Amino acid sequence: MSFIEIKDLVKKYGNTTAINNITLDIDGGQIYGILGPNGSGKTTLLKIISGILPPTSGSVTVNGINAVTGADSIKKFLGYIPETPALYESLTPIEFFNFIGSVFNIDSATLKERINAFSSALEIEKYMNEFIGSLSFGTKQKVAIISALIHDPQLLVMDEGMNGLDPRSSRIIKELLRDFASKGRTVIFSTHIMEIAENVCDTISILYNGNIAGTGSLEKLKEEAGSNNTDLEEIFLRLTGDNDLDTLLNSLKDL
Ligand SMILES: Nc1ncnc2c1ncn2[C@@H]1O[C@H](COP(=O)(O)OP(=O)(O)OP(=O)(O)O)[C@@H](O)[C@H]1O
Repeated sequence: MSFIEIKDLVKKYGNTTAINNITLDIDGGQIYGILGPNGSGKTTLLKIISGILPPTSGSVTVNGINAVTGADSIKKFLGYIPETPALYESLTPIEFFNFIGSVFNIDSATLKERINAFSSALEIEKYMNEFIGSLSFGTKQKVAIISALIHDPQLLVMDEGMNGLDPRSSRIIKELLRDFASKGRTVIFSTHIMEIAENVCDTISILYNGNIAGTGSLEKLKEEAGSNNTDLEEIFLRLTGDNDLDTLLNSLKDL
């Protein structure tokens, strides 16, 4: 049994098909990237895996638990970071972390230990008593990541969580994710930026128009695309069969 099993998954919003019959197994203990251009269905897929959004048809299980009927159970071992994290701007990071700790009933000694460890690893100790609303984008993103890790989840789902970070912040977060996965935990994150997927993920699924165009390690995708080039962008274009380079590249690049 894979950690996450997705079977015949379809999600429609009215006449729009966001997920078009996806079947996918995701093993635990790795960093898994969902790569695709805007509107390809990444957020929808991550929300369904997280039990936030019900599918139109098909099923998802996480650690054997159905994502619709067992959403409450999944929530206990899930850390979810939405595309635009909702942070209390008028709280300080330490107040926000304590609030999350109380929601998850974490005892105060453990909570303190985790807050100290994460804030030190992500280098935000000096901002712990500043209002969240006054912090930079990258620091807010680090606060969101810590708040999702504080209850020691087995699964971390990050929707575009690495976009827009400066190189130092993204390196630090990459190391944190690597450490998290090395303990047998699973990270799934979405991005439309090739370099991020290429640098961070053990496995990549390419999502395109609600379909999986390819899944595997970069090496496997390269083989499937019949490409000698390690450039994920070229592999993407070959697997999706999209020849409209200008349009596609524009949608993939961080504008
Ligand atoms: N609540 C909604 N109501 C109607 N259509 C929606 C809704 N949410 C998403 N869609 C549509 O479903 C498709 C997939 O959207 P989704 O947000 O999952 O893609 P995405 O890959 O995460 O995009 P982005 O990179 O822009 O965040 C798009 O066509 C989008 O317009």
